[in-house]
Amino acid sequence: MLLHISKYIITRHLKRAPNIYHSNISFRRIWTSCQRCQIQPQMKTKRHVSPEMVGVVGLEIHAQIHSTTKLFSSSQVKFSAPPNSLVSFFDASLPGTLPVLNRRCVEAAVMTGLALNCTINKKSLFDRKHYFYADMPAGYQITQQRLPIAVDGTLTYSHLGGKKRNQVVTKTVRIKQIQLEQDSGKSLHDDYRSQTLIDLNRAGVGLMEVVMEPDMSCGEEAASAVRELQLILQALGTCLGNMSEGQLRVDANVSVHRPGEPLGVRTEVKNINSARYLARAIDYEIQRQMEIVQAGGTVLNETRAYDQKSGNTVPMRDKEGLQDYRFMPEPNLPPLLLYDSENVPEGLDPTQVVLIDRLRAELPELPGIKRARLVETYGILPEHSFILVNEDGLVDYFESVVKETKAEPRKVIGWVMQELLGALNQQNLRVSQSPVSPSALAELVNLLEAGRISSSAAKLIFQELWKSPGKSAEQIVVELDLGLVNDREKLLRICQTVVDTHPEQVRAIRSGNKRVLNKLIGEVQKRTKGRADPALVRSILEEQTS
Ligand SMILES: Nc1ncnc2c1ncn2[C@@H]1O[C@H](COP(=O)(O)OP(=O)(O)OP(=O)(O)O)[C@@H](O)[C@H]1O
Ligand SMILES: [Mg+2]
Ligand SMILES: [Mg+2]
Repeated sequence: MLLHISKYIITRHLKRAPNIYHSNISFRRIWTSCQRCQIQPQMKTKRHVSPEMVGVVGLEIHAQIHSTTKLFSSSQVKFSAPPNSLVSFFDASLPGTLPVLNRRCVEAAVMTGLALNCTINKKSLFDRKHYFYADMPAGYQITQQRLPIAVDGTLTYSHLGGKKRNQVVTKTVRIKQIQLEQDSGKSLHDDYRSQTLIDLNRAGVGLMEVVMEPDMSCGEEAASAVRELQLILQALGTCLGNMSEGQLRVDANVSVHRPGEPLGVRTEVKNINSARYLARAIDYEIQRQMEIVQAGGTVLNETRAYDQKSGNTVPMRDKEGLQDYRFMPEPNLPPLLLYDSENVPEGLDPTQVVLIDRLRAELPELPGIKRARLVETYGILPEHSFILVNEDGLVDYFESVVKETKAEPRKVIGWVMQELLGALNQQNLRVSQSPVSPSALAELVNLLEAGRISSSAAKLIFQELWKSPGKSAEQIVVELDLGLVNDREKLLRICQTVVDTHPEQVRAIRSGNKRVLNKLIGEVQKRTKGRADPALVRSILEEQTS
């Protein structure tokens, strides 16, 4: 049932913190200014700070549950639908309406909890958390404060470290809990007319709030943990994880202290919508707090926002004074009970309950397991397995090429990492948009493997395939006459010319400097546009210079 509300509900003079979900920035890889996590991140102006202090970071991540309907109503969930077109009486908090729990949201939270090694609470409770915002018409949010659906988990994540930043460093952050809760609506501020417009389409959409323990110490670690969580959620299908569309929003709690001393006062940087900004906001905040403590000041327990333009965090509102959520049990929802197949109480229809063991059995291959499998099965480097899993569709692409070729997977990975990813990144394309299909690349690798083309010709053919996707590698070899020259007579003649025109090099080779032979091989390749059979050329030149 939809409410016919005017396009927007308008609230005058209601000011909230700036909504910062609207950036289009999505990320593919995470790069931050922080080189080593234990080193203080650099700000634009370098000032002296105490070397012993460290940053402490704990994240709260709101993941929108991928479901066709909302957490407690049957309104549709859709990004960018016309304002207030997906609003039921319950979502608009009309008196007398009651919540009906969406089974899909419960299953998604259980799957996410299992994937994050959590204990699933067989009984969890819903609570009301009160605060006054124009985009939350009930005046409270239904959440799980006392007894959340999942607790005590871990997330293992990795990032590249070491001097050359090519070593995989693996860390673990503890998950305190995962709670089910409602999303709020959206307030859109029109400063010109001094109006706030309310869109309730998002009001009541199911969220999983993943609360992490303060186990991280810098922006890069936090960004890597979020990226890993994003991959896990996407693999599970419990959240689409698109940060620029607000499907994954991160609050970063940051403090500083000297190791061994109690944790410092935290600030909370709210609603960060990209991993890159998250890393920058945290590094900025750590530096800011260190400077305050260093100067003898105290850090205020406040909520801050990240300003993308300046790269700074700015105060939003004072947390201590203003927030009293007046939590109370949600009277309209009974405890949420979950079961394992063997202990469904008699008289209860097993199809009407959520079974934890069933969901556990259905979990897909998670990113960590996938990476280990790729390294084990194909003998590729761990860092390559990270890149494969990070790029959507790249594992499937790689495995399809491997299946269709006789070449070693290690050779295939070279093509995927260098040629394919290089070309995709240059044109900012996704794997699914690659003009070169896995079978086209496999055919090319097979020609190289069979010794029918040289490696430099193969690179040229790849570029041609990229430009004309309809063509096959074979076709390009014929059209551009790129086949390997292994006509002995022809190569004998070319080699002889090269030997005759390079007397000095020939003398060097004859006096024992065998490496100079490579120079002559290069000369032959120049004259054959890189098409000469390298093994044959080498043996002819060896004979001619002996
Ligand atoms: N001293 C600290 N420094 C950094 N992070 C901290 C510190 N103390 C707690 N945290 C982190 O702060 C977060 C607290 O989240 P939690 O949801 O429990 O409370 P909250 O922030 O008060 O509530 P809300 O959900 O309303 O934001 C956790 O992620 C935790 O790891
Ligand atoms: Mg929280
Ligand atoms: Mg918080």
